[in-house]
Amino acid sequence: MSRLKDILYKVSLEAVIGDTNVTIKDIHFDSRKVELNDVFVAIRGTQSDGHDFIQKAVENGALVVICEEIPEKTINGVTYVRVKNSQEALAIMADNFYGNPSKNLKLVGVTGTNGKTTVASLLYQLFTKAGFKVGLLSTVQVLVADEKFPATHTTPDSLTINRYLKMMNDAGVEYCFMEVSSHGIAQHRTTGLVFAGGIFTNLSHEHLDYHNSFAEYRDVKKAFFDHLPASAFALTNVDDKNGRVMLQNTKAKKYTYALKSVADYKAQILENDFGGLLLKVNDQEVWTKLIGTFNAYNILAIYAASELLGLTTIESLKYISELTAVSGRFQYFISEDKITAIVDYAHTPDALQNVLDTINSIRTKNEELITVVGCGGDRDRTKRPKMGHIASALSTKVVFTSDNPRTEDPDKIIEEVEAGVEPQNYKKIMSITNRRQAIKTACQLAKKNDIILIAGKGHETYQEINGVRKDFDDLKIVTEYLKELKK
Ligand SMILES: CC(=O)N[C@H]1[C@@H](OP(=O)(O)OP(=O)(O)OC[C@H]2O[C@@H](n3ccc(=O)[nH]c3=O)[C@H](O)[C@@H]2O)O[C@H](CO)[C@@H](O)[C@@H]1O[C@H](C)C(=O)N[C@@H](C)C(=O)N[C@H](CCC(=O)O)C(=O)O
Ligand SMILES: Nc1ncnc2c1ncn2[C@@H]1O[C@H](COP(=O)(O)OP(=O)(O)OP(=O)(O)O)[C@@H](O)[C@H]1O
Ligand SMILES: N[C@H](CCC[C@H](N)C(=O)O)C(=O)O
Ligand SMILES: [Mg+2]
Repeated sequence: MSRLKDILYKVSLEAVIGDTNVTIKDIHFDSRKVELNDVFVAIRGTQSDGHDFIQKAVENGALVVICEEIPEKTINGVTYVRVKNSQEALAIMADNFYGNPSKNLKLVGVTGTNGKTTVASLLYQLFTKAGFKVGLLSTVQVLVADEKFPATHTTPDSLTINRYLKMMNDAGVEYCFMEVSSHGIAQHRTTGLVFAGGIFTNLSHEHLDYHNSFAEYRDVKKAFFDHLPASAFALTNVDDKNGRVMLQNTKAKKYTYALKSVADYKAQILENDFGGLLLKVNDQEVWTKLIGTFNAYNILAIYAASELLGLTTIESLKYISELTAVSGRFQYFISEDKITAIVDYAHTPDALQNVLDTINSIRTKNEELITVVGCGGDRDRTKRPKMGHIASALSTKVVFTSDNPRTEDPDKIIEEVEAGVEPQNYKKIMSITNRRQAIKTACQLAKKNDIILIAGKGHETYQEINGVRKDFDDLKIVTEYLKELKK
């Protein structure tokens, strides 16, 4: 139970009809969840307009309506509050409602196109090993110390974030690492949170269906750094040309990391193979079981962040050497037939290129690299031909297939992927719409010492077709077929 007046603290109010000195039970932005004495926040969304459901919310018992436009017909006894931006108001109210939980722990946000889950999850692992109680909000899962919850989004809505942070406060969590997606920033899901630090991994083509242009996508990411407080650190990868852009207007203390450019944390790769990575960071040698140049960046970010958060070098080095791969991120095994199967969440052109480059830099010429890949439906279409081009140029054979078709025709998606294949690579490709069959075919094609990469779905344990999610697990399926087809 809270007083409306208190949860409206710091929300800029444009107009109020009714009493703000009322006691409310809960806050919702979905009219279907509203119960007696709740607050309903009307949000203009991408599919519908929450303002159309104000009446429904009041019928369900809403005592308060927060909106950008007060309806012509108001109901006596209901308080209507007009704000400029409902999503922003929701985030500030959520923060107040749960007692400003981000202030009671050290919250670090990780943003960028690729590597957010990896960096946030590895920081969770590292600080847990160092003896702290830690929280994690990620694409794969939510962790409140060692209690696990399923993730619905990379960055959940502001009510959900603050609810988890409050649970973390109650569980005595000292550090929380969270992914900050561009949708999350644009929709004010992280507004009002007090961050102790922000990390930028990289920026490349993604979500250009949602953001109108690459510049807009970049500016949304930058807004996260613009809003960090002076007490926080802002740590960015300056080998990415947007790394410095992120730091332009931040009040936070600026730190940089890089493999190629001048930076506060500069690493050199000494060894890079299937055994792991040996790096030299400033004057320290850092060893990790993680594989590939892209993971050198992730490890460097983790090393720098752990130092900025107060761990000693000795502690960081010890725990980094113990970190294990995050589920569905370059997860691999070698079958009895000596075929290497890798499952990886590469679902952007840049990620796919990095993973294929890594495999090609490790494999020898007589081993084949067979890639199984597709693109998700109802998502940025312009990345499809790019991924088709990259997969066919950097693999010896490719089986194009479905990812999560969602509401699109899977064959049409595959055609758009194939459109990026250059004529000289036509002979390397085939298309099998059914992802299970595609994986089976790759297993049939593979010979001793070959490598199979199954890209795009990583940790996901479902395939979404026309709104229905059916069980589907790349790792499980490839494991089964490699056993069944044992030569
Ligand atoms: C495109 C997008 O980001 N949509 C998110 C957004 O929904 P929306 O505002 O567009 O919702 P809408 O359906 O138009 O409805 C508008 C409002 O009317 C309300 N409503 C609707 C019907 C009704 O009967 N009553 C009612 O009150 C809805 O609750 C909503 O408040 O706000 C919702 C609440 O926070 C999110 O769940 C929803 O995520 C959808 C499911 C989604 O697929 N999002 C993806 C694209 C996403 O957010 N991805 C990012 C990045 C992923 C990554 O790269 O890692 C992520 O952070 O996960
Ligand atoms: N630092 C990096 N630079 C480029 N590619 C990376 C990097 N780290 C991971 N990848 C690639 O991107 C894929 C996704 O990694 P990860 O899940 O950590 O990214 P993410 O930013 O959380 O993605 P999402 O936007 O879906 O949440 C990995 O499977 C790997 O192929
Ligand atoms: N967070 C990303 C994940 C994409 C994963 C891929 N498997 C797909 O379904 O397109 C998104 O929602 O766009
Ligand atoms: Mg993620």
